Amino acid sequence: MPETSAALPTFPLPASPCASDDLQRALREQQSLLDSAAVGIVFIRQRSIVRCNQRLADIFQLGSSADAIGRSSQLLHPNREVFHALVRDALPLLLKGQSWRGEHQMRRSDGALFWAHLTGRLVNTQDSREGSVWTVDDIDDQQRVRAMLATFERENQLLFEHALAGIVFLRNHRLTRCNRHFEDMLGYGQGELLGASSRAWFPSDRHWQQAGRQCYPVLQQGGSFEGRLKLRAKDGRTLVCLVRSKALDAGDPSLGSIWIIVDVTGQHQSQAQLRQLHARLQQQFDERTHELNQTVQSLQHQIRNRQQDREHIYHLAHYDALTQLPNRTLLAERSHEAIARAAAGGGSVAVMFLDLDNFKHINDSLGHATGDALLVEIARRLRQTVRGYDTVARLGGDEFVLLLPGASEQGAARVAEKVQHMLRQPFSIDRNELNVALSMGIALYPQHGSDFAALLQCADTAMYHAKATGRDDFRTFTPQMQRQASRALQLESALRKALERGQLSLHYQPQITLDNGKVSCVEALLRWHHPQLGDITPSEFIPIAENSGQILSIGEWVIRSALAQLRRWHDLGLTWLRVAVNLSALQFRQPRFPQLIEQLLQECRIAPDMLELELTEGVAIDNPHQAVATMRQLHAQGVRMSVDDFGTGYSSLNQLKRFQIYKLKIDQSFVRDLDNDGNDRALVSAIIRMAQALGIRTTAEGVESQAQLDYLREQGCCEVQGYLFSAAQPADVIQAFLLQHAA
Ligand SMILES: Nc1nc2c(ncn2[C@@H]2O[C@@H]3COP(=O)(O)O[C@H]4[C@@H](O)[C@H](n5cnc6c(=O)[nH]c(N)nc65)O[C@@H]4COP(=O)(O)O[C@H]3[C@H]2O)c(=O)[nH]1
Repeated sequence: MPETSAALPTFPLPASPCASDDLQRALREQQSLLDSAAVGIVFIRQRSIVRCNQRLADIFQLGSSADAIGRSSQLLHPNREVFHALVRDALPLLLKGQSWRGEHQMRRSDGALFWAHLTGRLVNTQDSREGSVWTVDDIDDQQRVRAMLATFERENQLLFEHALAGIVFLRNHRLTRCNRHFEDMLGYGQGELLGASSRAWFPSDRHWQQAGRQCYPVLQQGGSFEGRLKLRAKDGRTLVCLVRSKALDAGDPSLGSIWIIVDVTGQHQSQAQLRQLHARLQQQFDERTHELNQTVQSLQHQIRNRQQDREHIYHLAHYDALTQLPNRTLLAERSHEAIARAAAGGGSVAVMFLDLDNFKHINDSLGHATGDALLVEIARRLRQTVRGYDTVARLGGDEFVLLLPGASEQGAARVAEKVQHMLRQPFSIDRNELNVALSMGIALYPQHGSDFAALLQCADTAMYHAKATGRDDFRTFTPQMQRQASRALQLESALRKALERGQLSLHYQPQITLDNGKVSCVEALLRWHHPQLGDITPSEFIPIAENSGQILSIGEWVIRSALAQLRRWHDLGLTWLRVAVNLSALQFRQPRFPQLIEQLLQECRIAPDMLELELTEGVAIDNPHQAVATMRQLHAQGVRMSVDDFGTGYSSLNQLKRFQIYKLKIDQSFVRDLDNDGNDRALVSAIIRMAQALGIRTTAEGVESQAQLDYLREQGCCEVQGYLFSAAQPADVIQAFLLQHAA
């Protein structure tokens, strides 16, 4: 309140007791009026508070209204300058008798400033000294609220203007207010949309109505609508917007609604592109997955094929193609394993070498298909004969091997017997009933060898012995066999040099014709004297020469030497003398054998009928057709052929006829026991008679006694040969014998 020069009005004092009562009452009434006022009221005179109500004392924190009286009015203001400014402002108006009104900052007694609404008036405009009366309304709270409201309003306005969303107020579907963002969004100028119908920013009536149907029911229920709507810009572009709206007052639709609109067209397009991209990616992914699956499948297929190839290659490398039995490689692997197990556990292993007897004969006579079928059937039977953990392997040809882990010598022998028994049952192949025999050799770990190769070698040696000693049998390896095998190797090697080193020679044994007692023929028998090994019998080295193929060169040397010797004897006048030469089957099977004989005969100038070729019955076994052809050719050349060791082999009478045989040589095994054995006598007698019937001559071998000679003569045997007359002797010795008997 300004300090005016005018005094505040004073209340008139009562003039009489009666008047005093009235005055007192009026004063009380005035005081209660003042106290009941909601604003502070103060009378100021001479810049001092004369009177005030309690409200004023409260506003300025002056205690009771009575405490305020007498205080300087200037203290109610923040400072002297503010006070004087108010005075300067208010006084002219007050003096004109008007009220001064204004908002002014005041000061409470504790120094706190506050805003008040002041109204002042002079009590007496004629005389300002009577003072002035002021109402003080504390509007500090209002002022604060107003300031807050103003801030709030400013903030709202800022939000409204700078929001990144369009904000629209609609009333009755018409735009009452919107921000710039909304106008910009739709391409309208500022204020252009004011009062426009909301239809303006929808693409069509249908869109507009549909939006209304979606939104308004929600708004009317006090809810807020939230959704995606298609709007249209001024230039016709379609926008996709996220829209959120709410009624300003759900109870009073006429107040309208607020809409907050965000353009998400870009986002929408991005999402659409994203969806397309995703779909494309998905498609590519599916395609790649499909390709991948196909690749995987193809890879799996390739892997399977490779696996199959590997298995196939493994099978080819480890199994025999014909019989599907393990081959040598797999046999070796399994043998190593079996030997290793036996070595670790102190057990044994048996290796059994099987070789069919005369399989070649079956192959040649019935064809390879039959031979193969027989091998397959034998393989099947062998497999059936042994146990599951035993191995039946085929090494090739007619050679099989059984690997019997854990088998002892007795066990292996038992298996060999079972195999023999099993093979004795005839085989029925291609309508042929075939009987098969085989020779078997057994070797045992650890007795005979410590590895597969050694055991197989031993089993092979034992099998060879079984074959050499009669076939269709089995033998268990012995060191003796090994020695023999070693010797065979030694002899084979020594034999290669025997010819060139002149270690071979021929002895001759005479054959005497029983009719006249004369020597009609000499048999050339090969002798080998080795400087270190001594004399080696032909029975020992001929098989070695045959097995090593050396018999071809040796045999040719024998024939040439025998014919050369005969030439010398003929030249000595023994012109009737013939020479007999032993032939191996291998020599006989040489394709140009007849030509060789012809050439040798010519070389030595010997007539073909002076040469006798002694063949064993076996020559015809391998290839009877070729044998017959060769014999026919030799026969046509005039060469004579005899069958050596007749009776021990397989010749049939029919074959003898076809073979163009000139002579049968009765084997010495029959002759040997002629004295004691009735059977042999009957047999020898039958052979002689049969030969006579066929017009074939007979020579008995190994005649050692007079009794044998007598019997043979009695039976009509043509010739004899044996120690009774002469053993085989060197040419010079036999020459004396010949000359003596020729005389
Ligand atoms: N116990 C006994 N033996 C008698 C008697 N008379 C002759 N021998 C023997 O009986 C064998 C007869 O010959 P081989 O049956 O052809 O049997 C021959 C023949 O198969 C074969 N051999 C001999 N030389 C040749 C040859 O040059 N070439 C071929 N391929 N084999 C030959 O060797 C076999 C054995 O010949 P060698 O040891 O010379 O034995 C000869 C002969 O010495 C006798 O009264 N008693």
